[in-house]
Amino acid sequence: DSVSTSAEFSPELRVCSLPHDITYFCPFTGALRGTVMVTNYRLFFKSMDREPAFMLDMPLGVVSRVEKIGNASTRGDVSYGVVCKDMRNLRFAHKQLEETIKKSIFEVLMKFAFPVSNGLQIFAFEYGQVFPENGWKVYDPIAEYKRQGIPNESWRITKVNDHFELCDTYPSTLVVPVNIPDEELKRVAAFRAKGRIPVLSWIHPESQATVTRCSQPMVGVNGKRSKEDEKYLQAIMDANAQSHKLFIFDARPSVNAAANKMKGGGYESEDAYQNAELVFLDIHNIHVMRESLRKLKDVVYPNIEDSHWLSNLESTHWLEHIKLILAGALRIADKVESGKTSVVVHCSDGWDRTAQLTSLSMLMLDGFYRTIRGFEVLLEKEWLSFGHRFQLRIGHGDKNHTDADRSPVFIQFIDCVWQLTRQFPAAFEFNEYFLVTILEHLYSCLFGTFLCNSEQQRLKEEIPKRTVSLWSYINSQLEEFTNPMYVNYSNQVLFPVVSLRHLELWVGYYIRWNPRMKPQEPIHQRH
Ligand SMILES: CCCC(=O)OC[C@@H](COP(=O)(O)O[C@@H]1[C@H](O)[C@H](OP(=O)(O)O)[C@@H](O)[C@H](O)[C@H]1O)OC(=O)CCC
Repeated sequence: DSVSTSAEFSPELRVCSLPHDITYFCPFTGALRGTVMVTNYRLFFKSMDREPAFMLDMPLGVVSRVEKIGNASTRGDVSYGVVCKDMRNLRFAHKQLEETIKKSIFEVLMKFAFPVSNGLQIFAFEYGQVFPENGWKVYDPIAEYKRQGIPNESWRITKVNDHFELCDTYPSTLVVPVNIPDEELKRVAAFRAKGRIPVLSWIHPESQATVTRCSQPMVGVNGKRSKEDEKYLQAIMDANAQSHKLFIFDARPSVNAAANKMKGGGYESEDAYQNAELVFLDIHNIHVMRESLRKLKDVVYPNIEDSHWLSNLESTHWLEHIKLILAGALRIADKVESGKTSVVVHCSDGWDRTAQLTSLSMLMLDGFYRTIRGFEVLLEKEWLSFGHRFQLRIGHGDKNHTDADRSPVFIQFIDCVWQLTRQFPAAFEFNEYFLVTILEHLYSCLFGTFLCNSEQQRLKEEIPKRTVSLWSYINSQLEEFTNPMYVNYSNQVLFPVVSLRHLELWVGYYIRWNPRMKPQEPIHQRH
């Protein structure tokens, strides 16, 4: 089900095809002899002595690291472990061939799986397939704010970041309270980490309550204050005639929020922000999440030990983190919808947990984002334009798999979306295959959508001009990604049940490589 990069469109170059027989140790069907072909985009294995032939077609972008296992002495076999970013580990071996062939597989894999580390182009810059629609046109910030009824008497679109002078990790188009002039925005930016000031993500069409997002205030150990920042939050509250309260949702555990004071960060003190109520949502940082997914991988791949399944799953804490993120987003959605109260969402930097919370609460609040195109707009806006650092968190084409800035924050968000689709099967226009395809191409480096760390960087590297958008491919065959049960209740607000008992491990993603496990059979119902 990989995207066919038919030759006439993309110069997918065959860089190494080994007619000699290679053994692929499939963890489920055992050792398979076959042939391997490596191109500058993918690794392709086809078994020789089985009908139907077993095939493996894997984008090299998925490779996290390649390691040699064993050495020439053991019966002349040399085998490799290909550890992948998407929960797979592949094992290959081949007979002791003349030195050149042996070296060539390993070297070719290392070279084309990590183009950035080898001074080569990421494959997205070579892929030129033309689709009926240009996916780079799916998201236009002005059109999206217009759809939300912005600008209006309380909110304006400022040009202060047109050339990324205010904040180079933010989009150029920002929505701010109408009565705060640009000069004052600069003073607020001096008080927010990395200049990421509170700006509008979403406004309620009836109550005008808003979801705004930002980074942590630079309070520090001495309890610094900023009258401009305090006035700014007051202006956000005043923009909502319905309520004289403002809720600040700090995604972090209060311990971490306090620890950040040592690095000049921290959180809003209630005596400085009198009309605001501060709530901590206890979501852990990128390092805890990276470790949690690593443990989950150990538990699900290659074998699932039935007898200790539930305790093993529990020990990863993965579903506990999913629950905390969904519970946080639910509190935000409920405060805006039921409480008609405006909320400010932040964490430390405001590009990982904040993006998860704003986008999940917007999915609950606004049915537009539950359509295929609306979801594409949501990712382009709350994740890509607001500077979630995809290049750093995924490490596209980079061999440094131990980089502590790598973390599965976006995978976690898509998992939360999957949980919502399970609880509201008719509420989303897209299906599970749509979500799995997004994660497939998060890693594949075939499209330009998830490259770079910010809008400014994407424009500087001319990504929209030099690469194909994932949405070009998706929108060229929408029926494959459409949920047949979808009913367009776009004005419905979703209030999910977020207790752990109602959450499920996303078997269709984390265990999709285990043919014995049929995705529709939820793991916890196994007998
Ligand atoms: C001890 C000296 C003080 C100190 O190092 O503060 C640094 C903090 C790091 O802050 P944390 O919030 O724990 O961790 C940060 C968040 O995960 C942030 O994402 P987000 O956008 O979701 O905020 C990432 O971008 C940062 O790279 C990461 O460092 O570390 C902690 O607070 C851990 C303490 C248990």
